Amino acid sequence: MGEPSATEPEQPGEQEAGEPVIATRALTKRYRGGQLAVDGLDLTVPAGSVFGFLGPNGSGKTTTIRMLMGLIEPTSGTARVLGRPVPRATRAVLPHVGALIEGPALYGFLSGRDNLLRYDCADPAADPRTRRARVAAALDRVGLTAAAGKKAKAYSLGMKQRLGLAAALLQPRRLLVLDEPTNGLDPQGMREIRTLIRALASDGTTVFLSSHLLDEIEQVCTHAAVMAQGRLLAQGPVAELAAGARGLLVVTTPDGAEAARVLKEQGVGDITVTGDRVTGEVPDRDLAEVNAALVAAGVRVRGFTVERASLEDAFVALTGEGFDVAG
Ligand SMILES: Nc1ncnc2c1ncn2[C@@H]1O[C@H](COP(=O)(O)OP(=O)(O)OP(=O)(O)O)[C@@H](O)[C@H]1O
Repeated sequence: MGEPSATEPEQPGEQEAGEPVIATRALTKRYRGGQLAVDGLDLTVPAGSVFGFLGPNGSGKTTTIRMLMGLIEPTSGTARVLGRPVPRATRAVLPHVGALIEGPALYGFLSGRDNLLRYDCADPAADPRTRRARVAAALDRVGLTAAAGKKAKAYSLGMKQRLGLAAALLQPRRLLVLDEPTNGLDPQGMREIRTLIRALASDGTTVFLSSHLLDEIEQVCTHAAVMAQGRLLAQGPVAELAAGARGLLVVTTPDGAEAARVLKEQGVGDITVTGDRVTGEVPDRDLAEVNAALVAAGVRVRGFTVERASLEDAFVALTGEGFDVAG
């Protein structure tokens, strides 16, 4: 730990074009009690992505984030953030990273604005002459200008979370790391945070957020990694992860039994008939031919569609179990 070596670039700003914002190789953490929390993690977070770090409780997300932020030492393996090794270059990296981990630390008796002024004061690199303008801009960014004079203890959970984000945004950041940013929020609060994340990403900030909510990742993230029991199961663009799980062929017809017979002939596997809905795996052949075969056999086809696989389908296909398993 300590000083950068001569071969490392001095500033994270010198991260090479195309280099991932976060890259880990065989990153592993075994806690002192013997718990293997993160096991050989190879994570690649592309610049400009909104990256969802997904996994059930206890799958190792927080442990990974704490290693990336230099808060704990890995047992083995390496991690680079903004082109620099952590924890060795943590001090050079962190000023470029806004983090919201385990809820913001706020003083309830201070107003939202005064909380931010305090945060800004604590930053030795922050120019006191521009402090008020910086705080006003951050409040505006998260939509708290009108509530800026209220005591933080009177804030809703969503407002507190937004104030925490405002604190992370007092300085321009190249990377935002958010640990379960919508945890405990009501649907309205969740929507507000999601909208904010999208807005930040559209300004070019890379956002890395952990979540155990699949639909949340699907709604805001461009990329995702799926963790279970400390291991990485898959990572990549969300659309590709979902496409990895095949969709479901759905035929709507009053002639279920006959449809099932024809579909089987056509190579459709795992057929289920429920009322007028016949479903099965999407076969490799041209779907127009499958449809034509149904019609030729006299099946009255009222609907013929492929339901797109969701990230949840992909997760179930990867793990063989539902997502809401306790780790
Ligand atoms: N300080 C610690 N000492 C020992 N074991 C720990 C410690 N912190 C976490 N663990 C264990 O490591 C594993 C991974 O925990 P971690 O908190 O990283 O998971 P997570 O995916 O972030 O889950 P959650 O969403 O519940 O925070 C769990 O089995 C947990 O019990």
